[in-house]
Amino acid sequence: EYGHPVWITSTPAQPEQILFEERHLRFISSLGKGNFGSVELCRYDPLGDNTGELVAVKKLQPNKKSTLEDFKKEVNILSIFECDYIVKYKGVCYSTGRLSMSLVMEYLPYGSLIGYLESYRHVNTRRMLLFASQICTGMEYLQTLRYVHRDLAARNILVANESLVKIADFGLTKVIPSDKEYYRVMQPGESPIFWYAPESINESRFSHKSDVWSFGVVLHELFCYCDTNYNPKRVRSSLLCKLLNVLLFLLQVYCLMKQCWAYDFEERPCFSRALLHISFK
Ligand SMILES: N#CCCn1cc(-c2nc(Nc3ccc(C4CCNCC4)cc3)nc3c2CCN3)cn1
Repeated sequence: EYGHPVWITSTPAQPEQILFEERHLRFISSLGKGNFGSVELCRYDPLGDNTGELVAVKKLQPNKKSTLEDFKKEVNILSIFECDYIVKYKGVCYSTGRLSMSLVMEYLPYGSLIGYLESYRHVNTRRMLLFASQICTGMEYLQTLRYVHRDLAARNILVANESLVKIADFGLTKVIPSDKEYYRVMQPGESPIFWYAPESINESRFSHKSDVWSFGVVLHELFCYCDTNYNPKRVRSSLLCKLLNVLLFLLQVYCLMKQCWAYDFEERPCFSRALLHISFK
């Protein structure tokens, strides 16, 4: 059909891909840099009348670290996921001569969670718990498919609207082999080690439990910005009740963070149990 992204038939090696034509992708602005690539805001405007949809396009930055093969793996991984708390895959765009490709995804207007928290500082405790439970649910979904994200951090969480966040940037994501419970990487990662579990630093060992450690760091990032003065419960209740509310909330989250940071990964909760801890009441 004229002007819409074109479906190309899938082959066993290559799942179904939706093809965006490069000539209709209009650059608008740069959105950021992820693992192995830069992300741009574009309008896919085949009719040329600015009525096309806004999309986020991740372009491979061929350099020493990233190869087209790695990028294709990231594209294939994202194209499989169907989860409300994971950024949606829309398709791919091949440059002329198929020398390079870009990943086309849904555009999330509020940007990264870390940027959002810095700009909208009055995010109350209820919304923080909602965001934390959404991230945890997205990670639980990844775990059911045996994928480890390996770079879970607030910079890689995107804000769709004031009550929805999504996990993004699967540039380092790996599938855990069926006969193991972990993935060992050869080359040391590029991420700041602050988000890395001890076994990931010491042995380059990554598992769902090392993602749980990183989730604990994301909780810490969330609640460092959380303004407990803006807890809606505080408006109606007495001072004592306010203090009890905030204390209860902080203890609940702090206790979970400590569990996620157990040195022995066996002692860390799985995402399903962590979700019960912060289940949004
Ligand atoms: N993850 C990860 C790391 C790589 N990365 C991914 C994106 C990305 N950004 C957006 N949206 C987005 C981004 C930035 C703003 C800023 C602009 C300047 N002022 C403040 C707000 C606003 C909206 N939507 C996306 C993506 C991927 C899929 N959909 C950006 N960098």
